[in-house]
Amino acid sequence: MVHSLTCPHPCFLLVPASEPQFPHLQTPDPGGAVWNVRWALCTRRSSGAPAPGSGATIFALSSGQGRCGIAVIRTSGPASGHALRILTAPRDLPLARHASLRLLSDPRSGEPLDRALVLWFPGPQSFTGEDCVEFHVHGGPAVVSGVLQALGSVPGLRPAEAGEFTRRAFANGKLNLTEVEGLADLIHAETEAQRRQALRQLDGELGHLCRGWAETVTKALAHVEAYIDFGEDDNLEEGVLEQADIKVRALEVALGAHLRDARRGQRLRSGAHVVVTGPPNAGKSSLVNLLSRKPVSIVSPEPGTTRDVLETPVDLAGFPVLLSDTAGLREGVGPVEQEGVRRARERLEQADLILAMLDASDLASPSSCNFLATVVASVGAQSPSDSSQRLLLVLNKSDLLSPEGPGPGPDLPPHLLLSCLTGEGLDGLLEALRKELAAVCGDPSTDPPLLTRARHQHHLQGCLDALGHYKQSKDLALAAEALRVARGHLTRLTGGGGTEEILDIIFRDFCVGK
Ligand SMILES: Nc1nc2c(ncn2[C@@H]2O[C@H](COP(=O)(O)OP(=O)(O)OP(=O)(O)O)[C@@H](O)[C@H]2O)c(=O)[nH]1
Ligand SMILES: [K+]
Ligand SMILES: [Mg+2]
Repeated sequence: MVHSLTCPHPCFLLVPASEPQFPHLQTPDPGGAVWNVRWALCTRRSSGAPAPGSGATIFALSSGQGRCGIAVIRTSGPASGHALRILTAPRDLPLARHASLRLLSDPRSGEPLDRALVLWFPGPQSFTGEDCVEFHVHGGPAVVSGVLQALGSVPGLRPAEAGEFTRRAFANGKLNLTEVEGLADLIHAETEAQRRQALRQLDGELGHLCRGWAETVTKALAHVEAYIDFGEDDNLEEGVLEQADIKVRALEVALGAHLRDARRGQRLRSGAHVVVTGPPNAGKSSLVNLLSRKPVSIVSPEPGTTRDVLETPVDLAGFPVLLSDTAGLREGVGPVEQEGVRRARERLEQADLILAMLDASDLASPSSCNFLATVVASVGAQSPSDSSQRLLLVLNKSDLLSPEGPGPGPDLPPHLLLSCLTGEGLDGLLEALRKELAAVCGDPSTDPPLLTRARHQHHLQGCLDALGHYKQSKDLALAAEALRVARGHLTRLTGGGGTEEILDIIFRDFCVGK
């Protein structure tokens, strides 16, 4: 049987005992099931920012800092309507969710501040679920600070803390935790692919998936509990435990597939590591400067110019990338360059994608042959898996070749021709990079929802481990407990039963006004 219980008191949440961190709160109920009484809203109130409904109305500049055409100032909380009325003329509340032009003035001095568009969003149909107001004012610093000061003078209003608007939206059930993370990512998105991924997460795709998984676990749990309670009864249908096993096995397969994908989502969020490597003078630094469109590295005809690893963030074909230039690989040089080569090899090991570069006019040289035989061959020999590195071989300086192409030389694996000097072949390289990066990071326009954070991975792994315990446990009570643990991980992923520390970490990502 499935236990669910809602407590009439808004400060408590009653859930089945699934979370071992609260053993002191576990009390046997008359029906024999153990319930775990957890403070939800009460504990939230003790952690700095007041919880919704605690009376405070918050305000903040929600658009970016600095001089701009229009700035948006928001309020949220019960005194929003009052603040709107005493700052504007005429003093009546405008039509809900319609833009109206109003004269704003300071309630203390009556001094006019600006002519502004105002919007009134009565709760619960607002972003936070509370009464909200938006003032779209002219973006000069004097206007913005005048309106913020005027709002600060209204009784019951105080400046918002970082992420407090979103936190209220979460507490009022307007967003779940993965949606909150999607919003934070959207605010910080720097590339197309990141924006698409964040929007999908904000749309609740990952949360939806998790709720489906949690439902599957709940059904399996219901079967096991039914067997525990009525196993001896004749009227219990056949095969209840087998049905639970089938559900668990299907879920294991689904979770395993998502976990294998997890690194890709994290790369999409924080950038894939692309490392340019090759023998000295191949044109590695020239390529890094070309791709990043700025003079990151020194380019010179002298072999051994680059020594340190030079890392620069770039948007490559819509994907976020940390691009590293490295020293040319060769032996038998002085101690400084040797250290550069050591650092280059170290960085190469961390690469998600290797851009291997050779001078097309110098393929027969010992350094080119050695590079092909070591670096290129060893990556090519890896068995394809998520953790294996990908490699693109680029033959640079195509402008130096005769029209017949590369002269006699070693047998070459698949490669691209490029000239950093003339730009020829750059479009082809960018297209190849887009395909490789879509494989490395996952493509949010086509792939299933990605796990973008270590937190997601942690809970899915926790769920999978608990399902493993379920299968191993000989005792039915322990099997049921393992399913509860599994379900706990899935609900915590979307913020159900979320602990305060996790919320604090996530909301710290936001700026004031979000
Ligand atoms: N003709 C021609 N010369 C190029 C091309 N790309 C780079 N070069 C020249 O090749 C030389 C070496 O270029 P770099 O970019 O410094 O090469 P690197 O691989 O970074 O060299 P190290 O840091 O010393 O290992 C410079 O003189 C560049 O101007 C190209 O496509 N065609
Ligand atoms: K050089
Ligand atoms: Mg260089």
